[in-house]
Amino acid sequence: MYLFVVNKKSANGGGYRTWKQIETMLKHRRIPYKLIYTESPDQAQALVTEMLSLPEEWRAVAVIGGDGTIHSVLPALRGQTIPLAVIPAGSGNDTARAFHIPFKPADSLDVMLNGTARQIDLISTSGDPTVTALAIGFDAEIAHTVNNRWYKKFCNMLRIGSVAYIIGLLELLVTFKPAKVTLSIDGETKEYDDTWMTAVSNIPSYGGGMRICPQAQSNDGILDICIVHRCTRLQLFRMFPTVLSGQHVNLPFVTMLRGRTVTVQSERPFLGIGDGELVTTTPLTASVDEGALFVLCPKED
Ligand SMILES: Nc1ncnc2c1ncn2[C@@H]1O[C@H](COP(=O)(O)OP(=O)(O)OP(=O)(O)O)[C@@H](O)[C@H]1O
Repeated sequence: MYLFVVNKKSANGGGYRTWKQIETMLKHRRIPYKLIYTESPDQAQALVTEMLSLPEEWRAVAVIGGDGTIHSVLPALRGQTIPLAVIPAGSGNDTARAFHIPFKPADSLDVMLNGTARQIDLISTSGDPTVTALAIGFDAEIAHTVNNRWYKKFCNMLRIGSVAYIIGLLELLVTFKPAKVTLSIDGETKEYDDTWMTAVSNIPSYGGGMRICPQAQSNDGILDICIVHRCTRLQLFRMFPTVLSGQHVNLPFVTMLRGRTVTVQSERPFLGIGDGELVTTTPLTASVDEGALFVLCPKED
């Protein structure tokens, strides 16, 4: 039996349209499934936990939505052998990108049915699991601001979702103030003046393909950290296109670090966003939760 979790709202209604295509295929192929439409992350967590406690042989929990919807089921799947299947229907879809899950519904359904379950790490922040990356500071403020702005819906409607982030970036470039950040990584403490952002990653990309920690691997028991500090607003603006290819790691104001546990403190509170969702504010501690999740991936991977 497969459990489908559908967020109709993801990608401006894209979640619902994807589900309708998947539903037809499931019926045609007589694949047994149960369906839950979820309205909020809390409801999703509670319903999935309840469903998985039923005496049923669950083959996978399939999420139809984006990274935020996946985030909402992680507490229920963490430490379980029931794998996560991803049918991408978000605007960013970095989880699908990391595990080479195709974006076409028929192909991602095929991965759910015939793929291999791979064991991967999660990032744990005060017990809250994240699968992609934790954005702290400037990048987190962009995500949070854009999520609450009218122009996000408008841009999504026109299928130019990334334009909303460019507007958000410009807005925050004017208003955001960098601050001193103290990082403690596996017990070693370092200070960074004028820090704009600290990204703690489990996979290479976040924000819809921004390769913030290009070396990150989800099964190495290590978190990859990218710190952007002591640069001008213009340098920061010019850095963003280079993040798409991961070339920013060579810039003098970008520091890359690795570790299993990182504590982030900042002069003033910075937002911490995991999988695009508001998780916490600084001070925070993020640690690797090794092998905590199984994900269905294409066989050849
Ligand atoms: N299980 C859920 N059911 C309903 N709404 C949810 C659920 N999980 C998260 N949400 C809310 O729906 C919003 C959109 O979901 P999601 O993040 O999956 O799609 P997206 O923003 O289009 O894609 P992406 O995160 O890949 O950019 C989230 O920001 C969150 O507020």
